[in-house]
Amino acid sequence: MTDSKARIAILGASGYTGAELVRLLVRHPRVDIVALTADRKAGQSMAEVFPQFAPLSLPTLITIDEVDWSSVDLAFCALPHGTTQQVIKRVFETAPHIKIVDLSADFRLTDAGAYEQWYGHPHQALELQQEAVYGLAELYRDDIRKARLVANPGCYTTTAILPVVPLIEAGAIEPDHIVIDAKSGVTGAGRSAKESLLFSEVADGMNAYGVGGHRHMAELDQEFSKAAGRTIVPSFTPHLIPMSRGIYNTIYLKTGAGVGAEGVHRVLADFYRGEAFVHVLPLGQVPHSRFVKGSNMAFIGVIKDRAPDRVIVIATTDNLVKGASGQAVQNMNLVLGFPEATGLEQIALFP
Ligand SMILES: NC(=O)C1=CN([C@@H]2O[C@H](COP(=O)(O)OP(=O)(O)OC[C@H]3O[C@@H](n4cnc5c(N)ncnc54)[C@H](OP(=O)(O)O)[C@@H]3O)[C@@H](O)[C@H]2O)C=CC1
Ligand SMILES: CC(=O)N[C@@H](CCC(=O)OP(=O)(O)O)C(=O)O
Repeated sequence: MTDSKARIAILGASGYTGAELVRLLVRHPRVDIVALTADRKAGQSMAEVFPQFAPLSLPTLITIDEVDWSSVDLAFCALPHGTTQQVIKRVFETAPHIKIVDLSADFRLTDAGAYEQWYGHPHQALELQQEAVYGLAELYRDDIRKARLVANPGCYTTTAILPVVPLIEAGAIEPDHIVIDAKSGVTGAGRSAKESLLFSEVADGMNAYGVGGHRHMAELDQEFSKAAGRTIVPSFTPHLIPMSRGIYNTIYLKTGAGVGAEGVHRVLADFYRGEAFVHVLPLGQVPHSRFVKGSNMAFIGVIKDRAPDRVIVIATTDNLVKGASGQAVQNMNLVLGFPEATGLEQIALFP
């Protein structure tokens, strides 16, 4: 990219991750937002949909068909999965020069059969599925730099892959004994009204869902198996809890012989030394979801279990930032050749 600013479109700007992209990008020094799209809310101003943006001058929400692609360098796609693959296929046909960072699940799985199994229909853009690069910068930075289509990982999976993959690769844990007890805030489900997301049903209670079969398992299987060089099938149970933002994964692991919590901590501290967005706490320290709320950070704690061959690793992110839009901006920075942390320096909102 030259000194001129990159021109950015956000597809799905009237949703939660779209709004979070706007929040981050309006203060990014190297980009201009030139197009914002919506579906039901097309025609409205951003201030009508999200009054917090009223002081800013932003483009009006339009439909995807109304976007002038000749004036766009990079598009973020913050649309529902299933819809996204058709939209991106069409965009590339119209405007092959565009780079895309996709926040949906549509291009994360490299195996067409796995996609069909977990999402219930054949993929509509198989060539693009093969081309897409999995957008976890801490693991795939060099590939992301060269990509035209980046598949941003899911929020639960980001918060599980960051702590677990380096441990599998180092041989520090037994990969057949991975148990992920995951909690999500309500914004993880998007802004569309659903009965199960009413205050009266979410506040003052909690529930597990997708038990034994949540679609993010496919992403975990893919990345853990790749790290281990053989098929790995972790246990993963997500829970919806009464907070607005945040993923909180408590992960139970069995360590390799003689490794222990100290060894696990050493592997993670070494792996993430120098990384801007992953912080490994001192051994024994427990993270709080508020340590990351509003920031692009993942915090990881390593805690001894009572048995010497077991360890508890706790990882937390903000689902809308490192779990979605912040990570997407991190990927945009790599794709466009900007310093990776540009526009992502916010510290968490605490308390
Ligand atoms: N929320 C989260 O924490 C995370 C979400 N993701 C993924 O990111 C994507 C966006 O999620 P999120 O922001 O939460 O979702 P929301 O439901 O909040 O927003 C969806 C957006 O897509 C638009 N839209 C819906 N259907 C269509 C359609 N058929 N054609 C064009 N536009 C459409 C909506 O427009 P309108 O408002 O006008 O209807 C809205 O702008 C999803 O794929 C989600 O799975 C990934 C990681 C974390
Ligand atoms: C609380 C809640 O409902 N969360 C969503 C996950 C959100 C997400 O990460 O969706 P992607 O697959 O697009 O990444 C769910 O469990 O389906």
